[in-house]
Amino acid sequence: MSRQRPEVGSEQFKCDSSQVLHQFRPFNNDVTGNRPRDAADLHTRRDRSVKTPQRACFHVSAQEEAVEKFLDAASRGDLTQVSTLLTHGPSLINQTGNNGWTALMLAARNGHFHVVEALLSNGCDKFSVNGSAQTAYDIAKFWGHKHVSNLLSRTDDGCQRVLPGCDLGQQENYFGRETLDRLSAKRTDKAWLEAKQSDADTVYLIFSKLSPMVTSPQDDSTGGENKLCRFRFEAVQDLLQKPATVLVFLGVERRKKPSSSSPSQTKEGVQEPPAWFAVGTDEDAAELLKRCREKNCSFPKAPNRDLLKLSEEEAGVVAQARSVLAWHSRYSFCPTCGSSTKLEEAGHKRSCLNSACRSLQGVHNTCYPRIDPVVIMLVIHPDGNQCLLGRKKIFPAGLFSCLAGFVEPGETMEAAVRREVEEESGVKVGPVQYVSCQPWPMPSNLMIGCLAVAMSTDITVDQNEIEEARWFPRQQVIDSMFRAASPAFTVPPRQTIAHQLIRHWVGMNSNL
Ligand SMILES: NC(=O)C1=CN([C@@H]2O[C@H](COP(=O)(O)OP(=O)(O)OC[C@H]3O[C@@H](n4cnc5c(N)ncnc54)[C@H](OP(=O)(O)O)[C@@H]3O)[C@@H](O)[C@H]2O)C=CC1
Ligand SMILES: [Mg+2]
Ligand SMILES: [Mg+2]
Ligand SMILES: [Mg+2]
Ligand SMILES: [Zn+2]
Repeated sequence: MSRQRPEVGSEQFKCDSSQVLHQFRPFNNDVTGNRPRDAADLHTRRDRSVKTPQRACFHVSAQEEAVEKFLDAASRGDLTQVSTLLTHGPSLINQTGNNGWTALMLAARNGHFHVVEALLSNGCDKFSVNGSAQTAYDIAKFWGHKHVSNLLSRTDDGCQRVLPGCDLGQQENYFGRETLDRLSAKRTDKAWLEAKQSDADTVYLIFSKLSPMVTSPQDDSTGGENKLCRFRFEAVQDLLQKPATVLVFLGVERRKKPSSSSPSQTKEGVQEPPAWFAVGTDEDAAELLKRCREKNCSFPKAPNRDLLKLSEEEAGVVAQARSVLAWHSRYSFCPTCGSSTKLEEAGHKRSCLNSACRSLQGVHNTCYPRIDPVVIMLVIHPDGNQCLLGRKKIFPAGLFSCLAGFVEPGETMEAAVRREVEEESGVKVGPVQYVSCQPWPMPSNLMIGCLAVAMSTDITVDQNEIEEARWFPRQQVIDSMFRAASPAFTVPPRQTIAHQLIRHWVGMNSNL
């Protein structure tokens, strides 16, 4: 039978692309919450392994066909075919099926250790997420393929030896990616900074009222990403001359190997990656937008919602830039004596101009950007099968989240968890375990994510802070997170550490 290959976009192609690849959603389709207990169970699980479906008809592009073959080979654990296809088409490595499943995820789902190993050694992105916001690591862990999840969580063999069980995949949260190398030593190198400012490769981000200029997808209903508008020196040169402008050096791009396109050269001829700066300005926002050639530019007004639409890479940059700019906007004068201050260290320090000021003696901590530590905790019921979630009045209807609160002076992280939970819900907490943390640039929190075990279960909410708090059964949490069409309550979005803590607990229990 000869195969027709219609152009992408034709009706025949649309028919294929919507039917060819299944929605592989282990959480959505067949969460059991139970671990197999014996060999028979294991066998059943193997039989239930995810397979790529048969294609409904043959009208596919060559690229679509190659992707389908590749994903199918990975899900079956066919190492030979995976390797052969990669040799002929290295760009297949991070290709996805309909619900965002990569070959790595499919291999991880079915416990194919050697395929996972081969994909990793070919440089696949192990942090990419599918349509249910799961990484390959999450999937392997959920399905109990421990050898695969260990492999995926490994930074390198050395790390595993030094810190057994260290879990890199579990530690990264939105806003937490270190996209740039901060090069803090260069903040005092005036000659280097000046040269970088006018360099043709240097990237400038413009912020107005702490909001970065972004381009949004034409159709917001698609849930597409916002992208930071990037400017060159010529486009911001006039802004940099204005006294009210704040310029912050963010770092240089991290590069595995130097790119051949427009590399910067030092005097010694060594290539240097592009530097990034944030520009905070009080110029009129409408005028600023005229500088951008791209369509749909704006300065989003609701940070809690709009800053969550960036890519992981750009969110990491914004976390740093927004917090530093927020500090400049609120600490214009010396907090010790009220005198004027001068910007130093490429925007990372403000020193008092009064030479007799106490802030210049001893510890200079008032001169640096502030960061507020906040504990955020998922409190687990003593029965291990329910968790405590609460809602503030300002939350959207139906949303319940982890309890959280600012750490106070002279307080340990554990004590802050116990105090805040008791203040807000009346529940007493015993053991506390750190999970991961998240920079939260609204304006400058460091969210310290913990699990905690309750020692009492009666709830009395502090109406000033919390409207309602409840114990939620584990199955109801799973349904709300992954399955139900009309869930009993809404969990916070995946970009919040609250969501990640809840997911961490659900994943932990599924392997008990
Ligand atoms: N990323 C995530 O998943 C989540 C992030 N968060 C963030 O965590 C933060 C704290 O949570 P929240 O429950 O409000 O905290 P708290 O429970 O501590 O309650 C907030 C109260 O603390 C006061 N406060 C403000 N700043 C400080 C400070 N530096 N030290 C001590 N008290 C302070 C506030 O007073 P005043 O009214 O005077 O400001 C407010 O009354 C919020 O900014 C929130 O955005 C919260 C939940 C989820
Ligand atoms: Mg509180
Ligand atoms: Mg609170
Ligand atoms: Mg508090
Ligand atoms: Zn001072």
